[in-house]
Amino acid sequence: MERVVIVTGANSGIGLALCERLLTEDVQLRLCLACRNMQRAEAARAALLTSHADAHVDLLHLDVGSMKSVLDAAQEVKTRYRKVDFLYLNAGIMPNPQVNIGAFFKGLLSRNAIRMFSTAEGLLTQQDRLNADGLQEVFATNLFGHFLLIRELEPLLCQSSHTSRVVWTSSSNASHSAFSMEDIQHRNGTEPYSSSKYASDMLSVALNRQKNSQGLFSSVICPGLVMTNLTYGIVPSFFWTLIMPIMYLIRVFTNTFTISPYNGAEALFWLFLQKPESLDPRAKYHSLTSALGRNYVQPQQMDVDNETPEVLFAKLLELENFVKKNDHVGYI
Ligand SMILES: NC(=O)C1=CN([C@@H]2O[C@H](COP(=O)(O)OP(=O)(O)OC[C@H]3O[C@@H](n4cnc5c(N)ncnc54)[C@H](OP(=O)(O)O)[C@@H]3O)[C@@H](O)[C@H]2O)C=CC1
Ligand SMILES: CC(C)CCC[C@@H](C)[C@H]1CC[C@H]2C3=C(CC[C@]12C)[C@@]1(C)CCC(=O)[C@@H](C)[C@@H]1CC3
Repeated sequence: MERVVIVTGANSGIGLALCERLLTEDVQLRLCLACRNMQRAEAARAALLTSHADAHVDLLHLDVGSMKSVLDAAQEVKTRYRKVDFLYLNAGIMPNPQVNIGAFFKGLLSRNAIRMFSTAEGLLTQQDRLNADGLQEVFATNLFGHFLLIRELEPLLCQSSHTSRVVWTSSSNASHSAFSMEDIQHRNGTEPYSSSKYASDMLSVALNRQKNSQGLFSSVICPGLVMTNLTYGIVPSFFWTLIMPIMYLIRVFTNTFTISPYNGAEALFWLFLQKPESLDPRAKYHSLTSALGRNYVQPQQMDVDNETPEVLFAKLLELENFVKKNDHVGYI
């Protein structure tokens, strides 16, 4: 039976590179590109079909930042497919990023320089805003929309007859200190991206605890630093081009500079090939590229305790109920 794979944010960057790699591995897949912009989705589909003419590539309209769109898309998935084998939760945003140049140069001269290059800890802030549902946009896009999607697709993901997988594209920028259980949407801080990625790490741990027995397995990856629209939003592409030789030099010291979307998708692709029972539910799987350009995957334990993931899960369920009850915009 053909495997059904859904990828959110599949029209560019790491998501699109993953799709390309999945079709190279198994052209029999039913691959569904879940995107908010159908013109970009069509272009991505056309590009994939150029190299894989016989592939089955479906398009699904999904804006993960809009709760109505998530509910409609989930309904559509339920009418199209009888099961979902892989759900890649890859769509993500980092709006209005600001680099703290002072902290960058200070960090450069410190013993933590390598760590700074792989996590950007203390370097980046963003300006978030409310979306039409009244939720913080970064939280809604990077985390909550995906949570709601999983919940709506549970009948297809949690089937005793077979195992299903969800895979989160998280980040090494996920940080415990940026997240607060009293402010899960990060309304009051300046690091909504770090907060949302840390929340996705915790949610994955909670999902494994609650759903493994129903055949659903969740994993988390970090693609490393990859040149995509997201990073071109931090500093412009000409600047990245200018410092590219330095980037390759830094790769000698940290293998987290994967740079190309193909390399960045390594851990996502690797997980596709693994048996879920062999995976560590508390690990983040990192895409890494050596100085000589060899790609590999390494697990790292996540900075997540035993109790907090369950608390977050309960809060997300509460918010889900609230959103569904108040289906008017701007009420939350
Ligand atoms: N690049 C990097 O260095 C790193 C990236 N990541 C993560 O990787 C993931 C992919 O990002 P990347 O490939 O780098 O960047 P891109 O901007 O190229 O890709 C992001 C994708 O998400 C889509 N997207 C954004 N918002 C929504 C939404 N509301 N609904 C549906 N789709 C949406 C974008 O669609 P559209 O084209 O319409 O904007 C795009 O297809 C993100 O989760 C990001 O946080 C993690 C660590 C490092
Ligand atoms: C302008 C300065 C002279 C040079 C600044 C360099 C920074 C822009 C980069 C250094 C480490 C980078 C980094 C990321 C973004 C760009 C840097 C801050 C990420 C936060 C991108 C998204 C992720 O999720 C992380 C894994 C990246 C970590 C490293």
